[in-house]
Amino acid sequence: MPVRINPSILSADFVNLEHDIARIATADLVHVDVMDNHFVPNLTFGPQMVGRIQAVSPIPLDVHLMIDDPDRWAPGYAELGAFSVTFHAEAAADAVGLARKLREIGARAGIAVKPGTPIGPYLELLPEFDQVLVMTVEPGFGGQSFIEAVMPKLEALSDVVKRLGLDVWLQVDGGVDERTIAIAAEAGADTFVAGSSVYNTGDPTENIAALRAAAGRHLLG
Ligand SMILES: O=C(CO)[C@@H](O)[C@H](O)COP(=O)(O)O
Ligand SMILES: [Fe+2]
Repeated sequence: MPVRINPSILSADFVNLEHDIARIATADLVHVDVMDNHFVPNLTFGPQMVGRIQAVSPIPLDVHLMIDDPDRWAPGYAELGAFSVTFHAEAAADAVGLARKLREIGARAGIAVKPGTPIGPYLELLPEFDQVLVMTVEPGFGGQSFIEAVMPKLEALSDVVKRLGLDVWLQVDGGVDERTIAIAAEAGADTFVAGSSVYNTGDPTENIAALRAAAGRHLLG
């Protein structure tokens, strides 16, 4: 099973983004956290910034929208050329309709759930999505601790994906490091977002390789 490592540029230097994106060229995708100060108590990038990031990035963008009213705003990020656009289940009025629109534009459609949001209602909708993002911290900030208590949600998702033979990526985001990535992989995740553990210590290329190896060791064993 492939392992995807998507570093989060929330932990990059915002005035040297192009440089910091070049430092993660061995990653699979660049994870771009869009926050609106309403859905979460933090503010990051909007469409103009994401358009510029798209223009300079050597690897495709995995856009994570932590915003109110994604039904209105998410299609614009797909139109910018983002590889995947993930919106929050808690904020969407019509999650399936929005996912269909994103796919129509040409982006992979993702749905995200906060740690306290049950996954049950979304299991039967899985064929409508290309990826599911299970938050392993409360959305809004990098550098928080991985919440292991959400692993049963990944196990439930992984069971349905396998049973129905779906090609839906299962992503975790928040507190992912060399230790916790193995826990998430064991629970069924295949796509891993990591901010602090890629950018905040040592060399990003080595950190990405170490994360890939730690997840892969589990998946092989
Ligand atoms: O969506 C978010 C935070 O809300 C993430 O993508 C963070 O950027 C992950 O950062 P670390 O927990 O890996 O430092
Ligand atoms: Fe994120």
